[in-house]
Amino acid sequence: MLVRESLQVYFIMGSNNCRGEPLQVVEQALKGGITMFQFREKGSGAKTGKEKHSLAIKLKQLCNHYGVPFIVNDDVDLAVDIGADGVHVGQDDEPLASVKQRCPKSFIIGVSATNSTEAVQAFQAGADYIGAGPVFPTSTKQDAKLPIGLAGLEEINRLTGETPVTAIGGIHTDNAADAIKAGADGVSVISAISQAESPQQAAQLLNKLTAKKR
Ligand SMILES: Cc1ncc(COP(=O)(O)OP(=O)(O)O)c(N)n1
Ligand SMILES: Cc1nc(C(=O)O)sc1CCOP(=O)(O)O
Ligand SMILES: [Mg+2]
Repeated sequence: MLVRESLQVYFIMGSNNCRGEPLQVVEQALKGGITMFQFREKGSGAKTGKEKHSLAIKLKQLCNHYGVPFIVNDDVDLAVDIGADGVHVGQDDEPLASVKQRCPKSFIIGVSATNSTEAVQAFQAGADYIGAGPVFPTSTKQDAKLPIGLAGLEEINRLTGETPVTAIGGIHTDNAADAIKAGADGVSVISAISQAESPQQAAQLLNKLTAKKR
């Protein structure tokens, strides 16, 4: 599957984001139809060292079973070590050029952008996709920047050529379709799935709301 198609419903999660057992939450999300998964193990109470490594391997195996790409957030060493499908880095993380040098050619490498200047830089530097946001206010990421709104998302989509874009930040079932209308190839969510009563139903609905002729 192309990266653009895999971005349709991108679920991001760490063990501290979910109500239930992480493996069960991710399996439900996979059953519901997520198309990409990012292991983002950071923040208060996050696992480190061997525990983090072991959870990453279990989640990678689960994603492999469902044929869904498994991406690691921030931790390039971990991504390479466990043979992930890719890695996601932000503006304050390891620079894209260095990440590219250290990762296999097949890796999907995503870069965050919070404005059009960062997005154009990421596109010109050869990011495989851009995570644009926060589009809406979010309480999941404490150090998130000010929301760029749908207008900011549209601008990023317009300036980034063929590079696929996923909308992130405050995306839920009530606004996911708006992000697609603004030109995004898909939506990235944490709480919309991880905090849902039924992660499977939330993923299923997000999949329906973001479906378009591709
Ligand atoms: C798909 C996607 N887009 C953006 C981000 C945010 O990355 P970053 O700015 O590095 O922040 P942290 O997630 O590392 O706190 C992302 N993780 N995924
Ligand atoms: C991890 C992350 N990155 C963001 C960015 O703007 O780069 S916003 C965000 C948190 C997304 O969580 P929720 O779907 O619960 O709002
Ligand atoms: Mg980061």
